Amino acid sequence: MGCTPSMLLDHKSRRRDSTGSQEAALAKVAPTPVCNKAVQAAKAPRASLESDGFSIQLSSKKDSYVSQMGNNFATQLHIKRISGSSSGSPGARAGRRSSLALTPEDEPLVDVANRSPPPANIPNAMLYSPPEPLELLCVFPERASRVCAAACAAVARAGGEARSVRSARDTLEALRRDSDTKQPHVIVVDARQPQTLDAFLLARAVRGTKNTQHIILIAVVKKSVYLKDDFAVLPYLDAGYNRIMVETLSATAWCAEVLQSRAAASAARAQIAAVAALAAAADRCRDLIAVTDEQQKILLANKSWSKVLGWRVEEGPKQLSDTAGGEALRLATSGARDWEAPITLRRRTTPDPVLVPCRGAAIGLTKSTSHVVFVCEPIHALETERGRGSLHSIRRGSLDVRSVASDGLRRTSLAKLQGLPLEAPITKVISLLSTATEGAPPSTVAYIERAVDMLRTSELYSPQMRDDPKMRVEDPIATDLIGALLSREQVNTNLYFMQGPTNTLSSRRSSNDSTVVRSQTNRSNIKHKTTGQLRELLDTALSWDFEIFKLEELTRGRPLAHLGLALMAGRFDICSALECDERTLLHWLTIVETNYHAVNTYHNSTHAADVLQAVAYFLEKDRLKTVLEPLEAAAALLAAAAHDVDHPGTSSAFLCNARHPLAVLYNDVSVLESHHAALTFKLTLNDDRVNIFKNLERDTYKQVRHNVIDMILATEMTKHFEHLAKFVNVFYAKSSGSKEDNMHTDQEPLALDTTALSLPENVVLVKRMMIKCADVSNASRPQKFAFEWARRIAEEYFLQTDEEKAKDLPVVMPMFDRATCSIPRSQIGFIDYIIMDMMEAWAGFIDMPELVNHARQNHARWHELDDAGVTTLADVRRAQRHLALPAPTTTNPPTTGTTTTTTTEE
Ligand SMILES: Nc1ncnc2c1ncn2[C@@H]1O[C@@H]2COP(=O)(O)O[C@H]2[C@H]1O
Repeated sequence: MGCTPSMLLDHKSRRRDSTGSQEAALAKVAPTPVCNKAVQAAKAPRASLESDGFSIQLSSKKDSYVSQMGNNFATQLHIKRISGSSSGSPGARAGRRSSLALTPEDEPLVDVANRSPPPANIPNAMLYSPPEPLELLCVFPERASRVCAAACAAVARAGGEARSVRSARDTLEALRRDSDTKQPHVIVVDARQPQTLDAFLLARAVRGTKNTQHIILIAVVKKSVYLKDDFAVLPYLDAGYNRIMVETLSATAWCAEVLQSRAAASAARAQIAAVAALAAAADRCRDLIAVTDEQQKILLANKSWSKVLGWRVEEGPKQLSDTAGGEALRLATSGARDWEAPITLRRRTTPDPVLVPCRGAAIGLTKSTSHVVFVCEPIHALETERGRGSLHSIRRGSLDVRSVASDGLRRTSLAKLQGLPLEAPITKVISLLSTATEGAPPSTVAYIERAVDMLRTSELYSPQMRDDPKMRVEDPIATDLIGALLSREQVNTNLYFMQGPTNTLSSRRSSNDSTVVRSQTNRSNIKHKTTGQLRELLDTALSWDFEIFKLEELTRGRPLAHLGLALMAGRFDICSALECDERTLLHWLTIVETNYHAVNTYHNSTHAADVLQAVAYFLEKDRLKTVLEPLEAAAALLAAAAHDVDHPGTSSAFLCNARHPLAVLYNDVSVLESHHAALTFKLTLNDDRVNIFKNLERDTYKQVRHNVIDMILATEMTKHFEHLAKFVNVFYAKSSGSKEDNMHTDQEPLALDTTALSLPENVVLVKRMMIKCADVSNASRPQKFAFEWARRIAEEYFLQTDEEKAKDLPVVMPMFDRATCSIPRSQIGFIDYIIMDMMEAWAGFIDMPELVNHARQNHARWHELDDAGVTTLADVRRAQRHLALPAPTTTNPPTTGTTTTTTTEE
């Protein structure tokens, strides 16, 4: 057949356009059976025409399908697909079929758009290649080849440079990137002497070398080979040659050949450089990017895609279906030009799929699709935030598909939300931050995006253990205690059925009813009789080493009413602010005190008196004197006195596990604190004689009530970090101060900034922090008090564990077992994780360094005792004696209160 090599190649490139997939298959053909395959391939142009025919045929099929479907949805869906692509490519055909599998449920998730033109434009500037002198490499085994000389001479005439080598080894050496010589544009290989140079092997080796795609390889062949048959060129193409050249000594023929080749090489080089630049850009993206061919084979997956989905970059997933769900495949084959829809991605490391927002596009230089691009939003930020070290085990789990789906739809819904007149501060913050990313450097954008991702979570202040050695809770006792205090989840594994309505409170305490009866008995005997010793003691009520246990002893377990009256009426004159008389206040204190359970070792009225004393002490500080109104101070004192009223001596978690009526009433949420607040008002409003609020204006009452409730609820430990973080964020600014002064575990020095006090919502934070610090101030008291409180709380915890075991309830703090627990270690953990940060923040705010000093000293002392092998309550008692501390008071103070010295007339 009398066709020229270039005719053959042109013929081939036409085929490439029309039957890409067949051509690709052909490229894999081995040299030996090439003729058969070649004959099949020769039919390809006809197949291409048939393919057009098929396209028409398919169209008519589609129409019939639509009419069969006979509903609007099907029609719309169908029209979308058709307008998306008129291609007759196999991929597009498959797409039309599979698109019918989309259900109406799927459709709202999918924002398929065909508005834009095929996004296949590579900017011309990216394809520009600067003119360069032609570089030719000749590979001729024969030392003085005349053909080689002709080729070299032609290059010289064209203003280029030619080199020649004689072996395959030298050729590959010349291609090494670090070799001194320039990379050639064109390599001419003498393919006429297979016994001295295997031209096929060499071409494969060249193509197997990195970055040689753009080099034009020319095989010089004998005329007889060239004319052998129509398809003699195919094995050369298959081996990697671009062109073949019949041996010639004509410098003109060579000149034309190398100039054409250089032009082709330059264009290829520019294209490859452009693709490399885009691939490098993709690799530096936080988005997950993959590019497939029209058969969903992954051609490129950027680093984020590989990393997040658990593939090593080199191995990478092979097919889209290895890593993406069916909807991704449906989108890829839908024929739509570009779309925006969530797709599921599977990670190798976890079985749970992740639904991520994805933008995709079908790319094609012609009307048919050659590549499909998937750009998915990064998921690792979300994952990190949800999965890291949280106390809530549920948050350690893998991502929940539905939650990520909603996150995926967040952008659209956010856009809609922004159009509404509703705007929460957090929305404003997020939108300000998003605006700040515009034009910002990538590192700043990355930080802002992380911050925005965190802000979008609903549990902004929920405790998370910092991944920092100082914050790592290693001691199991501390883990138990801190976990139980902070966790909002109840231990639910072992369900317990209550015996009946009378068994609603701990067996260690009298029932609610009996408490009331007891209080009535008390009230009938009450006489306000303050002995000289008691009066002397109450005179010291505003010192930080106030002898609270002595007060407990002198008042026979009724310290609250005495101290309350002395402080509230005597020092703070809250009766003026409340417009009530002292008698009513005394009645109120009495009824509140009688509703504390004297049988509790810790949560009894001595604890209430202690917290009240701490709040009174804090209120005397200048900062608070200037910030709080008299009514706010009154509310703080009342809240402190009542904050644990009717505490059963067991935790909220215990009540939830026991299905206690209070847990049922408050839906397992803030059970005890809700009860303390509600009961405070119930007791107050039930009887005019105790109603300290009865003379207040409606609005004033509302305000006081709101303050009291807010402060009592703030004592809930599951919200500890929320309150602390808000307080620190508002009143402490990062400064360049010394690290030693730093209160925060992130080692950033913080400086007090009280300008925010002008806003009422920030004063609320102060009041919450005040009662919180007072509530756990026992660890910041002088050692002898701290030790006694530690002993009492430990005893109460042990009793709870005993009760849980006896009733076959889940054990909330298994480490708090009297047989095994180390009290010093529990205190070390409590001070480390709860006390220090908070007391440092509060001490700085009210200028009370002793809070921190005592906590540090106690911490050091507990350490010493731990080192000395002190663990049990008995050990602690002995240590108290050895330290010449006052002998511990009885574990259970008197319970009846019938001989209380605080009396009132009924
Ligand atoms: N010294 C302490 N050691 C361990 N836990 C304590 C200590 N003081 C207070 N707590 C706990 O901190 C909690 C604060 O809120 P409650 O008073 O409800 O219950 C308290 C105890 O559970």
